[in-house]
Amino acid sequence: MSPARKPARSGRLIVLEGLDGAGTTTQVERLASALRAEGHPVLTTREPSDGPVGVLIRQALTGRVVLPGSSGSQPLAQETLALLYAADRTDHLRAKVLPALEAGQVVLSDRSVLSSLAYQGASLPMEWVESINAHAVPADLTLFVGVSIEVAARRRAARGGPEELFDAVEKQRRISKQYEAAIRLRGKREHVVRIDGDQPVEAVTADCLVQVRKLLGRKPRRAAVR
Ligand SMILES: Nc1ncnc2c1ncn2[C@@H]1O[C@H](COP(=O)(O)OP(=O)(O)O)[C@@H](O)[C@H]1O
Ligand SMILES: Cc1cn([C@H]2C[C@H](O)[C@@H](COP(=O)(O)OP(=O)(O)O)O2)c(=O)[nH]c1=O
Repeated sequence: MSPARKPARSGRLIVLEGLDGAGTTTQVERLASALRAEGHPVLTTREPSDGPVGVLIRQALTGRVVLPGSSGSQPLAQETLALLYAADRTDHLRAKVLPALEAGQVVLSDRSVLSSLAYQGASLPMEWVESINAHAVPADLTLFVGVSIEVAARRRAARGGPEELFDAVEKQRRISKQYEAAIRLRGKREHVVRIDGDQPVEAVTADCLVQVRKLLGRKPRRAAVR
């Protein structure tokens, strides 16, 4: 069957969003287990993706890829990073997300375009960030796992691992404000639900599952494949 004649997309795209340390990675795995146990076909994935541009982004976030210059090396320009996230999203949609949706799977993605609006929008005009992400597929449901800056910082510290570009508490405070603006903007086109991420892990999962079950009980919203 040619791509143009593929049947209507029957899967659902659910995106988890939040500050670094909010617990989105934990919740994606827990939701996937719960949904699989109920018999749903589930694909878990994330952005930055595991594709070539995603790998490059992760190297840039930990200072392994830098911009060399006459006065020493510096982090990649914010604009460059924003374009890389948008490019990674294109590849991710094509390689993983759209095929899974067409196969009728529930796709659980750790982050998507709302992250670009919040993180890159914290230092660049949000309209420009939105414009370079015009190709992004709107999620059927976005679960915004809200946590206080302090809780997120404690969880990041407990998790360990290398310090990343956006980890500083002051940056997280700006990103948190920017998430609010991004939700106002994106919330007009997407169903964004806030989840209290300060709760214990099990309670966060339970709240997420209420929303996910509501979505899965409804008919798919989209008709066209591309
Ligand atoms: N609700 C929660 N309560 C307490 N600890 C949590 C909670 N959610 C996640 N954690 C822990 O916090 C750390 C960061 O969680 P993680 O899921 O990696 O966050 P994110 O992917 O949003 O950065 C991990 O060590 C995880 O076990
Ligand atoms: C998807 C995306 C992520 N990011 C940032 C958020 C994270 O700081 C970083 C890597 O994402 P991630 O690995 O999900 O970080 P964490 O598990 O700590 O939440 O990339 C953006 O700045 N823009 C984007 O579009």
